Amino acid sequence: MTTTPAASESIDLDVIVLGGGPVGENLAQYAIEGGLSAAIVETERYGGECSYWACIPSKALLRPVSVVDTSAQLQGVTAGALDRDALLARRDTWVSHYDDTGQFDWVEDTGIAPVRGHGRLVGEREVEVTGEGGTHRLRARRAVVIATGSEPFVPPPYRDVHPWGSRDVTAVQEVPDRLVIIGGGVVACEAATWMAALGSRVTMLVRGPGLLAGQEPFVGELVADSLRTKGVEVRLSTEATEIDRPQAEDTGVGRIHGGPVTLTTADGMVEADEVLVATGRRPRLHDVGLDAVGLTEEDVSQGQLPQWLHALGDAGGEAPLTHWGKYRARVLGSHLADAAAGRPGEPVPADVPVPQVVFTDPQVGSVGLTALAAEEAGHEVVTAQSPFDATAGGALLRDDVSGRAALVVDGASGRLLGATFVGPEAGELVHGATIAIVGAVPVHLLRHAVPSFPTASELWLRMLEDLPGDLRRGSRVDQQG
Ligand SMILES: Cc1cc2nc3c(=O)[nH]c(=O)nc-3n(C[C@H](O)[C@H](O)[C@H](O)COP(=O)(O)OP(=O)(O)OC[C@H]3O[C@@H](n4cnc5c(N)ncnc54)[C@H](O)[C@@H]3O)c2cc1C
Ligand SMILES: NC(=O)c1ccc[n+]([C@@H]2O[C@H](COP(=O)([O-])OP(=O)(O)OC[C@H]3O[C@@H](n4cnc5c(N)ncnc54)[C@H](O)[C@@H]3O)[C@@H](O)[C@H]2O)c1
Repeated sequence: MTTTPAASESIDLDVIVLGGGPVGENLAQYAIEGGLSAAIVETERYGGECSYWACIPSKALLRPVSVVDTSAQLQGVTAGALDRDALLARRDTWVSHYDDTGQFDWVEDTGIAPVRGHGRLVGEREVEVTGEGGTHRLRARRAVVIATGSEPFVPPPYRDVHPWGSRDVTAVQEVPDRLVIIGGGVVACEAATWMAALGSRVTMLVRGPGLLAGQEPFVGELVADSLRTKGVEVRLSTEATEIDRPQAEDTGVGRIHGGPVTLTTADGMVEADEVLVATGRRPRLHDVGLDAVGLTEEDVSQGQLPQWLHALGDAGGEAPLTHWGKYRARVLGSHLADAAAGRPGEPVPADVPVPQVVFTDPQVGSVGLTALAAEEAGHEVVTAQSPFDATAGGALLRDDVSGRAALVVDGASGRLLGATFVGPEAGELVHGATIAIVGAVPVHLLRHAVPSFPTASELWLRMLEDLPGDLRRGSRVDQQG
């Protein structure tokens, strides 16, 4: 198989994917399995942001931090200690030392044509790739898929001070004594957790009134409480109005970018050795050649694309999560193959809920709608809650258990709309809720799904008992329907 065509060569394939991250890889894999041919054009490393600079290194750092933290809260265990160098070495192993040979081989072994270089649209179904071997053309018989990921959005005042971004903090080499984190979202909260564990004195400057906006309100409160107990200073409803760093310098990824930084806020000055800007991400679309086919980034975000063109994963502007992008890729990959073969497409439910796990300590696992979002969507909202330690299984996980779980139910149909778990191992609890939502299981039936004793899954019982009796027994739904 041709991996990188010669400069003059042009190849025709069924599907051309721009971007070899998890989403592009899944799309091509499903297209190939359905009988199509596919190429993935990748500028940097097969495996994408997720494998080297995002999900994998962050979780490789966070798991040992969580185990050490738990060990300090289990009577009978001598608390573990972090070995900074060994932890960073673990991270390096999980990112394959930033070498994508394994992922490249997987692409080839799967039968996908890997093409190294920067891809951009130059016409309908036509992609130009610029790489080490020169410039060449690929033509797609059926579809071009843009899976080029996203890039950090850095607000203007920070651009001149060479701040850290998510790549620096996941690839940390030099641990700053004092680290300021701008933002209160997922990257900020997870990074605060591992950087504090690595020894940084962390101050979070959060513009909004709480952490992890968009989740149930108790989520941000519990995560902020926990970060504070770990020594993180969480300053809410505040912003830096001026940033000064006279010796800003690009010293390389994960290294301290020059001299100290001074940030001015309404409450006074904050001095730090590094500043991490974690203020969100934007789809990476600016150099994929949309203009060559008469399209704009807005057309992509509004889903107004010609039939032969698709944008998926972070680039597509939906929930920027690996598992969500991969799901969409599986669906589209199969659909393209079915359409080509004249097979009927697999039915896809209309409202598939998005799950997410935030790997803070305590973890946050959530899926579907919050109570507020459900109200805004016009549902008759009924909620139920339970403290995490209301079950023996939950309380046994560590001596200082803190956390809470909540269900959001549609009162008219008795179906689950959303669920949130905050507590130890909460990430493992959320999939039960995802299954119940996708299966449209009414809550009165969920009472017959018996959780084992003593596990934290007994939280389901506590929450179902917290629902109004007629909903719990199913009589409300019977009467209405
Ligand atoms: C710090 C951090 C931690 C995260 N942790 C999690 C987590 O725990 N769980 C989770 O679900 N999500 C997590 N995410 C989000 C997750 O990383 C993204 O949702 C995911 O990487 C998106 O996958 P993708 O394939 O769409 O894009 P990417 O992984 O960004 O891959 C896109 C690829 O396209 C390539 N590319 C770009 N432009 C071109 C071009 N023109 N031609 C050819 N190639 C191109 C890039 O080099 C890249 O390899 C995290 C994000 C961050 C920043
Ligand atoms: N465990 C996971 O699943 C995981 C982990 C990390 C990242 N991610 C994904 O990556 C995406 C990006 O994460 P993120 O944390 O960068 O974005 P985010 O949207 O979650 O949070 C951005 C934060 O920055 C603040 N902010 C925005 N503009 C600002 C400004 N000008 N000044 C000050 N504060 C400002 C926001 O109020 C918010 O607190 C997330 O949406 C998430 O889906 C997922």
